[in-house]
Amino acid sequence: MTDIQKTTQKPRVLISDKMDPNAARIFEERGCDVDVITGESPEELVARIGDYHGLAIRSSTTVTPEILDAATNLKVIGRAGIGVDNVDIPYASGKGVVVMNTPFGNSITTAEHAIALIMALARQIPQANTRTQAGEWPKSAFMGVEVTGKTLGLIGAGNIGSIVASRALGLKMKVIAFDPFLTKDRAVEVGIEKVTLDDLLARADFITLHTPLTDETRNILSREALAKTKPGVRIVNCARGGLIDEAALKDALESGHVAGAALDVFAQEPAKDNPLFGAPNFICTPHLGASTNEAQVNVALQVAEQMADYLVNGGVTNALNMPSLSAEEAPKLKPYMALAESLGSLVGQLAHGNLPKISIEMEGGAAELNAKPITAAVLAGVMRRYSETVNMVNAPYLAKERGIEVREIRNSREGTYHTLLRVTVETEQGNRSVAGTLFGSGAPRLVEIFGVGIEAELDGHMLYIVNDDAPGFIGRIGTLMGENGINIGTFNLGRREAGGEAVLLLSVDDAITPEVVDKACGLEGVRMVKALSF
Ligand SMILES: NC(=O)c1ccc[n+]([C@@H]2O[C@H](COP(=O)([O-])OP(=O)(O)OC[C@H]3O[C@@H](n4cnc5c(N)ncnc54)[C@H](O)[C@@H]3O)[C@@H](O)[C@H]2O)c1
Ligand SMILES: O=C(O)[C@H](O)COP(=O)(O)O
Repeated sequence: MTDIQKTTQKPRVLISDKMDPNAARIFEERGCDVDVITGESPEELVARIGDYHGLAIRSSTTVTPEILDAATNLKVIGRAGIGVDNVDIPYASGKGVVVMNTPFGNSITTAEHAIALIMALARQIPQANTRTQAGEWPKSAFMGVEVTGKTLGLIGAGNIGSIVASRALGLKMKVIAFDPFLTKDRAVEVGIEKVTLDDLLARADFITLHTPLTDETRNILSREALAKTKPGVRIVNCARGGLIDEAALKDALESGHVAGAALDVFAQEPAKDNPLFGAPNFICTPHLGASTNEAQVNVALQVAEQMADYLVNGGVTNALNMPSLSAEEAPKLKPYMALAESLGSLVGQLAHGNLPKISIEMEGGAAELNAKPITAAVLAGVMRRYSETVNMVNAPYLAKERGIEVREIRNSREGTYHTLLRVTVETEQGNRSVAGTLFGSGAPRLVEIFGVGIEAELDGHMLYIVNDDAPGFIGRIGTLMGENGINIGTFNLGRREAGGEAVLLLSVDDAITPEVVDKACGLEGVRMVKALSF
């Protein structure tokens, strides 16, 4: 039960972005008071938000820590759409605010926009339209290309990428995809060839991007990557601004190396003065990917139903920062799910390449519980690095769709610990396993990492080091952290055997930079280093 359910006050919802009127109708029908107030400045929203329990948005409202600090009654933010990069989710979680999205409601529409832009580029339709209506009749100025038989390179083959692939195959294109998370089986199912990024850049006649914006995908089409593309390539981005180096794209259009580019999204939005404006064969739309009647009705209905369900009944669907739970199960399962998600996230951050098999062992007390939320939490942890929209609700579905085999193993006999979760992933290098338990207070603890016993909390920013077990190492790493102004919170050690392989897990106050990771790699006796975040 939410706090609101216990009171007689109706939940109040603010819709702060332009949204299909069905959203307001559903809120009212489900017992919420709703205000639609769009186009306000951040300061106006800060002044207003304290009155509301729910905030329904699209991409125009940016939910900052300032807004969340002022949102003293806020319980839920609902994004009528997919991307949640305009919401500070960690900060919202810290404030206990659930963030929900509608992960599939506008996928078809956005995929269709990508196909429309591919066709518009191939035949220079916007340019021809402008000059024809200006009275020029420029028939000899435009010579297009066919898409039939051409190679389409997808960067990101999740929901939208897969729909683009199916449409492109219908247009008789050959489709290749770079997506580290795409399994070979899923690629065969979709009818596409899984390739490396370099292979895609070298072979694609058209490139279209469909990844979230993450540290790994930011500038994925960098100046260097653009230089590796096939001369005459045409590029479409309906995913997120920031995936392409816009200045480098402009140069490539001006040199003619890139024959055309179509962007729906920009590094800075609203894009009113972008360097690409006016570049040769450049066309764009103002973030219209999701703008069809059908998609807007879908996402408006879905977000209002999800938010009202939470505000009125306490039901949780498509939350990005909270497990999906009934009110009765919640108190017992919550600490297990926190442990499960941390273990999944740890193994997901440490294991390389595809993870075709994941097994989750529940031992002792854990074996008596409903395994579904625990498994879902593990999967959400493992897959969060690949997609911003993964949550406990959609993680099992996404794992299935991508052909990942998930096994649950229960063993009610207690081992060393009264309760234990172990997560094992199959990688190209062999099986990798991590395990954790709950201490008496319900506090999650890591107790084993890749066969080495250790005891650590998984929280915030951490550094994982595998090193030779030899005197002097702890001093060297302590000095390195000190020299770089990094404050160590906890220091956790484990080793396979005396003088053999040792493991060190440090928790630190701030994110560790790649430079510090490089320096740690250079220390005597170090075998591997990885910065982690939870
Ligand atoms: N223009 C618009 O109006 C509009 C509308 C809807 C969605 N979007 C955006 O489209 C994007 C894709 O949405 P989706 O629903 O298909 O998401 P999704 O999570 O289903 O798919 C994303 C895919 O990207 C892959 N990926 C992650 N990191 C990668 C990397 N480093 N290299 C290559 N691939 C990587 C993932 O494995 C996943 O398959 C999101 O950024 C979303 O915000 C834009
Ligand atoms: O991530 C999304 O769903 C799209 O970017 C749509 O954004 P919009 O709702 O602002 O059109």
